Amino acid sequence: MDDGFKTETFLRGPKLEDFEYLGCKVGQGTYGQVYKARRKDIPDDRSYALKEIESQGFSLSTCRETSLLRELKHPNVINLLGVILCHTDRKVLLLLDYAEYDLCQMIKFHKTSKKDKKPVKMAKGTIKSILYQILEGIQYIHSSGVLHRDLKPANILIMGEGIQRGRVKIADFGFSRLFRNPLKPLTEVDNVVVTLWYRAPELLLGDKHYTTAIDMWSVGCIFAELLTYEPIFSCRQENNRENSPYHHDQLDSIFRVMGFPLETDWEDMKEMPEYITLQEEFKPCNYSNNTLVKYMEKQNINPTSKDVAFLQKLLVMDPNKRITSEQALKDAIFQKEPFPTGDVFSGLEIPYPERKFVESDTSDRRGKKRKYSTTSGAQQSDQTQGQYGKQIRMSNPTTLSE
Ligand SMILES: Cc1ccc(-n2nc(C(C)(C)C)cc2NC(=O)NCCCNC(=O)OC(C)(C)C)cc1
Repeated sequence: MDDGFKTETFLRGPKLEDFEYLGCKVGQGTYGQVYKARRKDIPDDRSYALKEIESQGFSLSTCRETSLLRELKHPNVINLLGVILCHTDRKVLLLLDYAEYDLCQMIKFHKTSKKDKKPVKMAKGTIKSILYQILEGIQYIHSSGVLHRDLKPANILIMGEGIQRGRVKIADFGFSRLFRNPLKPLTEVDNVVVTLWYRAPELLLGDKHYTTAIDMWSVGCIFAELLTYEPIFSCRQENNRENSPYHHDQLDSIFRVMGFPLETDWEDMKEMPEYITLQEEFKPCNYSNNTLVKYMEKQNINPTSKDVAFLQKLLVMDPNKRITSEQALKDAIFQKEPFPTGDVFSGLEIPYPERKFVESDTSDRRGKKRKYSTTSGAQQSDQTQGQYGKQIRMSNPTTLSE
């Protein structure tokens, strides 16, 4: 760890006592606790996220996250503001931008909300601006030689009121990045189900030489979901061979929408490690009438729209033929009204509910009242039972000591 970082972090950086907890625990809370906090040492009306790292000191995952976030600085990537050591509990906390919203909760809002008995639609300008800012953030991440590998609505955060109002921040709650036993399947990390719905077909077929194209597939899945409010390749969780990248049901879900790829669609498919299993388990003729355009039409999206034409450039089975983030940002779709805006809400009122407070008064080990909250297992499971992964089994909650 370089001296500059040590000074910046351990000598001059903010201290835990400089923050006032707003008594809420937000976010998935499965991999570490994330708290919303405010500065009390200086006049600053901004909110901050304090991510408590679930480990004593600097685990390899913490080092990986800290070093990655120190290097990656872009308006559309979550910003690490500081690292705080809590000596009493030997806890490490990451001080980050606090993003009030994420696409998971925004999509859920549009799926369930009605105004005058009609669904509340996401404005076209909002969708385009979100897509544009995701592409800008992912272009930067890719240009830095990094793959995200787990892009999904829950990892697309959006800033609330304040100087960064309506700005997309690409984050990663980290399940796929946890330093874990490489022999463990990526679908399960620390008892948490990792969703496969946004995973590119080449990964599901065991490709070990995957590229930035895997993230572009996920961007396509997210764009489709912004248009329809439904995950395009959803499927139930399956128990597959230990440690195998191959997931039959997820591939079936993709083929049901896209059709089964012809030899000419994806020449290298037969080079995939799991191609033999694919041939054994799938009959291409079962998917012969399925196309993305037909799927979107069934979802009441105009099949001849520019949105669907652009989606077809993202959701391409062959990773070598999939559009890159640079190409996507230059697409004609962004040269037409409504133009993408820096505030995806375009200054309009934000209709989405703010993150839930989770309050429960419990006394700590020393019998002292805690100033902030923790969550009982039940509440946490409610809070974390997202549509992107089944019921998440929770580890026991721990909270920061005073
Ligand atoms: C182990 C590990 C975990 C996460 C990351 N990681 N990687 C990225 C890139 C790829 C987007 C730059 C970002 C992260 N880490 C994070 O995004 N951490 C922030 C998560 C904080 N959670 C958070 O802000 O939660 C609320 C509920 C307040 C929105 C790296 C490594």
